[in-house]
Amino acid sequence: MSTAQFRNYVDGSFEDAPATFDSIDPSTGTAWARMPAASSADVDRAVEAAHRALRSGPWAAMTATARGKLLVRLGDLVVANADRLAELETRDTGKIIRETRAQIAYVGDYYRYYGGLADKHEGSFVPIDKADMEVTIRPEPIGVVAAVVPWNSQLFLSAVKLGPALAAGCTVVLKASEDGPAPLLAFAELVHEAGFPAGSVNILTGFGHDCGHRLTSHPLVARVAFTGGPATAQQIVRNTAENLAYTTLELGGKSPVVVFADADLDSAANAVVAGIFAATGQSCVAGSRLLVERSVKDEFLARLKHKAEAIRIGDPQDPATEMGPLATSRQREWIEKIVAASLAAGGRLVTGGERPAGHAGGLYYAPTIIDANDNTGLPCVREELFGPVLSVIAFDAEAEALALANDTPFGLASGVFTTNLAKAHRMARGIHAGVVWINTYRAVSPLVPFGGYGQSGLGREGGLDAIRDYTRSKSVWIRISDDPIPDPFVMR
Ligand SMILES: NC(=O)C1=CN([C@@H]2O[C@H](COP(=O)(O)OP(=O)(O)OC[C@H]3O[C@@H](n4cnc5c(N)ncnc54)[C@H](O)[C@@H]3O)[C@@H](O)[C@H]2O)C=CC1
Ligand SMILES: CN(C=O)/C=C(\CC(=O)O)C(=O)O
Repeated sequence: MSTAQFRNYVDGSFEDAPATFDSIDPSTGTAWARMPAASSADVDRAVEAAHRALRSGPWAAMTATARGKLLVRLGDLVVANADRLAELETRDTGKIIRETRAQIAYVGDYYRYYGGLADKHEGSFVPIDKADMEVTIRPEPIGVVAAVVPWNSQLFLSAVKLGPALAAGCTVVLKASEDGPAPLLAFAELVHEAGFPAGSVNILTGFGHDCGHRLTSHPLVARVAFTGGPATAQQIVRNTAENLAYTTLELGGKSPVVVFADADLDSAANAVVAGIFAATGQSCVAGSRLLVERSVKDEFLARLKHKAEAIRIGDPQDPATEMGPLATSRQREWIEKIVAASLAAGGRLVTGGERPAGHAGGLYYAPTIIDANDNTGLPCVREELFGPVLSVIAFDAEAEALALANDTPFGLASGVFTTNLAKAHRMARGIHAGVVWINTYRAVSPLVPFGGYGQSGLGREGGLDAIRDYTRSKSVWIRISDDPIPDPFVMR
């Protein structure tokens, strides 16, 4: 089979980069495509194109209503092409086809939502405390946006950045991860087909140390929207010391799932599986710490073990597959290291902890459950693994469950399973995380803000307010008196 070739999308044109790199199919471990590695010079051209489009030309002149229509058209195109994009994402990242198809079809709704909002983000009239003045506040696009995304859920993670940015009138340079960029480079064709003016949306891929660094520190970039790991986030913040760009960070987590003895245990077990084994655990909201009431621990663990061992591992392009490979060998090596250290430090392996047999070459890792034996210092309890590894800790009382849930520097997501409404509300109040799911897990919507506390990040994506983060207010003062300006030496 011939090797697929992908191109960057800069200033309305698809272009080859002088340098390319192989992209690996994680289900086989073999190279299947060549990707363009954008250089710092390519980034400069993309940012300059975005800056020109922001200042003059069809995008700058477009009404908010017209921008909204373009976004809705883009949403429709994403839905119409969801199967093709899904196959590419599955090929390039190993994420199973049944999730990529459903998730990408839903991504269309994010563009439609922000398309609908484009002309509803109103400014305001201030009832100013000076009789001879009128003041209006204009929300203006903040400027050129650098959107940097990782390889997991990348069409989704791009939509929550591009949707509000474009609705607000910003222009964007989107950097796809060097791991699995195929679906975003293919998505660029839909941006083009939708009719976005040249320069308004630019999509490229390349490596973090040059392409990512140049993009996020570029002097013409006013806004950085990042999703990825905490170490890279720190680097991004250092980069933005150069341009002082307004920055939001959507990072990882060590999200707790609290199961009380009064919960519907079978439903809770399904949710725990959804939280840690869906997407092979490669989700920022992965429910990687199970906190279970001691009186039901053994029963609950037996159910979970049964469900974990029944998961169909296999070819991610097969719709029957429930768990595919990890995206990169780097991920698998990190997971293996943390699991080994956790078992050496006293964790008890309930199931998994190995590469499953029969998938030679692929980057597979078995669904793994480790009973921490009340040791909350184990590496698997503390570190984000970004893989299918669940750590289990028992608790005896509600206050202890809450303390354990909050015993992490992260604070992205959480789940609480109970049939006691009052207890559910108390836990929702007490948990330090941006999302609390009660009797459910890993539910998302364009209507709902999403983001973290603490080391899980800064700012919110999704929902109405996200547009505000892509605008800045301009206050316009109009003096309505015909009289001469009084005393010029006194502030008015
Ligand atoms: N919150 C989330 O959804 C994610 C969390 N992670 C966590 O981060 C860990 C590392 O994963 P990676 O894929 O290596 O993510 P990463 O954070 O290194 O990469 C994310 C994006 O940042 C870019 N980048 C890297 N260095 C940069 C720099 N100096 N300046 C600007 N951009 C740069 C990358 O090219 C990529 O596009 C994972 O093991 C996981 O724990 C990873 C991906 C997503
Ligand atoms: C971000 N998210 C929900 O809003 C969930 C994701 C994307 C991610 O991991 O970053 C997911 O579970 O795939």
